Amino acid sequence: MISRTEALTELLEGWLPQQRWFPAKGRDTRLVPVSVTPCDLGQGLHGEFRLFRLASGGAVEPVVLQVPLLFSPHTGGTDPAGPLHAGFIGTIPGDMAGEEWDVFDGPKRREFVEAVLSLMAGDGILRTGRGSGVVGRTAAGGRTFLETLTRPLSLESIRGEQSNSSVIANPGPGGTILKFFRTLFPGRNPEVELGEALTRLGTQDVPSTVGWLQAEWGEDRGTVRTDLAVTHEFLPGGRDAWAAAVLSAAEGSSFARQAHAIGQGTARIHRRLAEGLPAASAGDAQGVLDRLAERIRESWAQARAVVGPYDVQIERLLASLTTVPTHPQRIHGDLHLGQILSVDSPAGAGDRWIFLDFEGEPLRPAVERSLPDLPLRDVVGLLRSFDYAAGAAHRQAPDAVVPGGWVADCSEAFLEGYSSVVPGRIDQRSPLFMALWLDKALYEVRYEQNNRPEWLEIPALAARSALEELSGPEVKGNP
Ligand SMILES: Nc1ncnc2c1ncn2[C@@H]1O[C@H](COP(=O)(O)OP(=O)(O)O)[C@@H](O)[C@H]1O
Ligand SMILES: O=P(O)(O)O[C@H]1O[C@H](CO)[C@@H](O[C@H]2O[C@H](CO)[C@@H](O)[C@H](O)[C@H]2O)[C@H](O)[C@H]1O
Repeated sequence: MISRTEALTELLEGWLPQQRWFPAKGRDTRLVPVSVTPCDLGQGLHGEFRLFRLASGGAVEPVVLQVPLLFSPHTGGTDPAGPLHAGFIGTIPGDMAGEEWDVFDGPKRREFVEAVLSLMAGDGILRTGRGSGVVGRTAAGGRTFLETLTRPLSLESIRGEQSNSSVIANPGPGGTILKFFRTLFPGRNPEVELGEALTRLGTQDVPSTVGWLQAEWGEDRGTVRTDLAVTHEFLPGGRDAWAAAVLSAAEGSSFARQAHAIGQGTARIHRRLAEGLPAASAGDAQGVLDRLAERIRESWAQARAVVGPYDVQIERLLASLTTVPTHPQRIHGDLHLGQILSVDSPAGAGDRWIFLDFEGEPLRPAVERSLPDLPLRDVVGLLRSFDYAAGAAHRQAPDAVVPGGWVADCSEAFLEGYSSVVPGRIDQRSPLFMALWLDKALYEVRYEQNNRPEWLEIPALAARSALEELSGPEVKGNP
């Protein structure tokens, strides 16, 4: 007879590859346990925060997967796909003869979510005695917020393609949205670190961070700590800026007013992050430039076959990147229209634009996502997104005639909005701007190659146009 642990591992090895967020789709991987932190959920239910590494071909990979689980004594007979069984994974034998447990995905179960939020609210600690454990924390004002949540919670899962597992507890005003990070890396998750800082600084451009959960476990090189989950205030009725922009492009209506407000919000966030987090050093600035050049080379090796023979232009652009940029700071890092919602402002004063998901680009190495970078990278991210929205409008509605100046109008309005908060001219012909633009477009080519090949032509076309512009005698403009 196989043990409970063996049965669970076998069950999860079948279930995990079917999950959207599983990072090793299509590869033959095995689970290697990292730590298990149990959690009593009351009413005969048992919770576990399980962390695993993936091994393939004999090698253990650095990334750690979070698999929060709820165990309930097997009752049998009812339909596991029914609403009472949300998140059902399977049934395994217990350690005692005749005992059986139903296993569930923790983020889908009310009792598990309640336990996580209580851990956060009480700055709670769960320890295993083997140097691993889970610790709850609250941000400014978070404890009161969590204590006033109406219980029992009512849960609603987030629909759509997500790279993490988010669940809304009490959808509506006063509710919270809890995100479990699925792939973990040592150190702070930028989403938690930056969200906590922005909340402390009182910015209205992001939902307040309420609390978070950290894990720690022992390794040969010492104790590793990382963030497991974060909860934010839930802002109901959010309208996706990406969907609104694509619709506006397809209808031929102006999106300039919205782009202006998004520019102002972007600039306010940059100003807060510059004020509220440690300043970067001169070494950081050189590092930013080095990493930018390195990334363009790396992406080019993969994107060249799709974009075209522009090696000379790439080398020319890299050679022109000589001026070390001033003032690197923490930024969003993966800013695009899909990360922005508009919600009604409390005083009925029109739209309030909120910026989400400060985790950085999923294809970027985790250590790089927490380094200072250039605010101009976020600016470029949004300018690329207006271009993407026009491309998507053509794709979604082949008869749509997107007005010729639509992208330029959005870009101009966005830059005006940005500079009304952070004064200064952004020179779109400078080598630095062009390098960041190309870096983003090449990143997008790689992203679409991996995820949505049918969208590939949108960034490929943008990269080609930028490289064509570089075919002239020299790259002009100021850095
Ligand atoms: N605080 C919030 N209030 C309302 N909706 C939110 C909030 N945070 C996230 N969402 C919704 O959840 C979606 C996924 O959130 P996101 O942080 O981007 O998750 P992921 O990291 O999994 O991509 C968003 O696109 C948005 O629709
Ligand atoms: O939202 P994520 O952090 O997962 O970002 C990744 O996926 C995005 C696609 O969902 C991708 O964004 C690209 O497509 C968007 C439209 O779907 C568009 O708004 C962006 O401008 C474009 O870059 C993003 O690059 C990637 O990191």
